[in-house]
Amino acid sequence: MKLKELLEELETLGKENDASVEQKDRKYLNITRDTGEFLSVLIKAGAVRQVLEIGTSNGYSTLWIASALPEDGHVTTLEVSPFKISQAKSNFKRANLDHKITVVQMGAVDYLGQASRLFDLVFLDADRASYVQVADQIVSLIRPGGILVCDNAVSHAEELREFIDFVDSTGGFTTTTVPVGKGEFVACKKT
Ligand SMILES: C[S@@+](CC[C@H](N)C(=O)[O-])C[C@H]1O[C@@H](n2cnc3c(N)ncnc32)[C@H](O)[C@@H]1O
Repeated sequence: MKLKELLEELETLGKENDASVEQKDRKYLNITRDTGEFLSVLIKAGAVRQVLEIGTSNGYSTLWIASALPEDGHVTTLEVSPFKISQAKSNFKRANLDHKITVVQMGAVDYLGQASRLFDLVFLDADRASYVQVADQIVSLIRPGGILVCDNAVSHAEELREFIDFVDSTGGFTTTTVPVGKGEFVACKKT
């Protein structure tokens, strides 16, 4: 299936589903289209190859990331919900992008506790309360010159304040928050 059509289908599904379901863990809570475009530009401009995403949902943001990566690029994406993982995997196959994506059914704290490799870009879009707990590990997983992007920096600014303050306090990043989608905190690791 063409990526453009699948993204449009998922945008409609996300709006309809999230407006009708009550349970928060059944909502998709996808990034906005302009956030997807923004991630694509960062990936292409930064010659990004290895991405870690925390919070896959049904794979909408992962599709933007994977499609922007070069053929030898790869995205590892973490999700705790088996229900969402099965939908995400199906969407990755439909877009013919599954060869560029590894889905890990694991929470961020567990994964980051044992991860050692470096990533060119880390995209955070999961349970915001846990970011502070793993802030140290997140900043160490980004290679010098690499980028951290955190969604909801405007929509949930208070919830993210401690995490963003931590990243700023390291002195190791050049940072900004841009008014794209729900607000993106962007931090580039100094070389
Ligand atoms: C905002 S949604 C992600 C939306 C997705 N990035 C997109 O735009 O399509 C957050 C997702 O993170 C998952 N999640 C929550 N806590 C998590 C954790 N500790 N580790 C990994 N995933 C988590 C939730 O199940 C949910 O599907």
